[in-house]
Amino acid sequence: MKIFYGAVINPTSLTSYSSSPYSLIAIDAAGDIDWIVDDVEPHNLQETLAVKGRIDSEVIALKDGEFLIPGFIDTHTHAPQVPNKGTGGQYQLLDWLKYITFPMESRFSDVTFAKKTYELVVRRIIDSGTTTCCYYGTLHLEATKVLADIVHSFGQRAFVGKCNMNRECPSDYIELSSEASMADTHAIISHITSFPPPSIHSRSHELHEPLVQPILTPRFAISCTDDLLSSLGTLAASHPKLRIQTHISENLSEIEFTRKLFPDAPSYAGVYDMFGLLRSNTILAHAVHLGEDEMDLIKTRNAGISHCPTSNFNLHSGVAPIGVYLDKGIKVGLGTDVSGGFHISVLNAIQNASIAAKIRSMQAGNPLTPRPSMSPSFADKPLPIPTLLYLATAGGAEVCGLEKRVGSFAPGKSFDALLVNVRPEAGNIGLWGHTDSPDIHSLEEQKQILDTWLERFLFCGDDRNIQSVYVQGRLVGGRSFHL
Ligand SMILES: Nc1nc2[nH]cnc2c(=O)[nH]1
Ligand SMILES: [Zn+2]
Repeated sequence: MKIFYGAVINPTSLTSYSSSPYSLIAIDAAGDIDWIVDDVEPHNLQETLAVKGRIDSEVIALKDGEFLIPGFIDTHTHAPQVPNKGTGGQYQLLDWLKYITFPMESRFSDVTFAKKTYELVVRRIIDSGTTTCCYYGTLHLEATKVLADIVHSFGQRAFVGKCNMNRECPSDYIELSSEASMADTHAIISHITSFPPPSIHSRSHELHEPLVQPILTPRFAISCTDDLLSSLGTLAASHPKLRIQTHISENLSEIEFTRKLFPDAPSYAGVYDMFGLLRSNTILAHAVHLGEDEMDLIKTRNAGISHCPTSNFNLHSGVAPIGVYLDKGIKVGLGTDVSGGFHISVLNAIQNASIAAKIRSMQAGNPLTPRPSMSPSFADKPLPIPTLLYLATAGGAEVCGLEKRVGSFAPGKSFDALLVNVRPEAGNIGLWGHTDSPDIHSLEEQKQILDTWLERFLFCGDDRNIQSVYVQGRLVGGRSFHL
């Protein structure tokens, strides 16, 4: 049993989080949260431990300026595009794929290059605080096996997909037939599902899924023939728990081309629906330019949207109406979408999600006033801090179908967490902010200081502030991992 004692911030809904400067969180041997008690002031600590029968347990006491939050969930990124990040911003999507992205991805036919690259990529992503990640690989079976092996050995929670792409791609970076694409899809699923299960099971065993799982990855409708999409739909139907990830309505030229390639489909979302690929565990990246009918279809199918604001700015795609989706009750998480996005950290996605919402608010002519709590509407309004935190954690968990396991702290859920450090010695000055002795603050005042630390961390924090990264109770990254 591992017990943390200190400040904890926990998303509770799209509009709220709970915070306590003095929480006790107990983690069992399987890495699940056993119990939580909030607001245990120091003079009550021993008594509370005694009530829990843990008087002799070792307690990991957080310092002032350290706090726990649930780990970040990146619902959409491309591991093989990380070497390209920060380049190519002069193009829009279709040219960017042709001139920047496909040439880099084709290099992953070289398994040695893939291994060297993916080790660096996955390490950086974990150390940036991403405890769950939805990875696109390339179309290569062997390189994608290597990616999954590395993620598994580093202890991250992830979905790893081999791209399906058998048309509208360069001749040296394309799958030669729908059959070949499906054969490699079956092979990557077998490879990933044969990873050994965790050795220790807890009482929530029936909820435990393997940390690393396969995910169907039709790159986007343009790059898949009807035949291939149809075969993927058949495969999906026989594996209801298998997640599906793809891109949707990112760019106007892309949408126009998609409509031309699928004249019988009622819409872009309708293409995926036609082939049985739009369901409650489908992750749709971007969704910048959806029609009202598509939003309703996505809501009806209970599919989730990965909001990738950095990429949407960088590739000149547009500003997604995330507030409208939230008002409709569509599940939304955040995605970095490297290298359409130029930053691997979910913190950067949070920052740009905030800016994107403010742009929509300004364009709609809305004033910057706090939202009345009785009428929670998000459309074309700035996203409050609790909402941004929720999208990066619990919202991402919903999009991935992992809401019973991760995204917030609760007994029975996995301890996937970040220990954030805003103390001056973290080296990112300006986050700490208060100079008074903490002893003179009331509980309420300390909660307000925590609010400030969280906001500063979300907007100005970086790897220097990510002290420890835990997945399923295990230390897997962060600064303390490398000491
Ligand atoms: N942003 C982005 N959109 C895509 N659509 C199809 N492939 C891609 C990709 O690699 N990145
Ligand atoms: Zn993408």
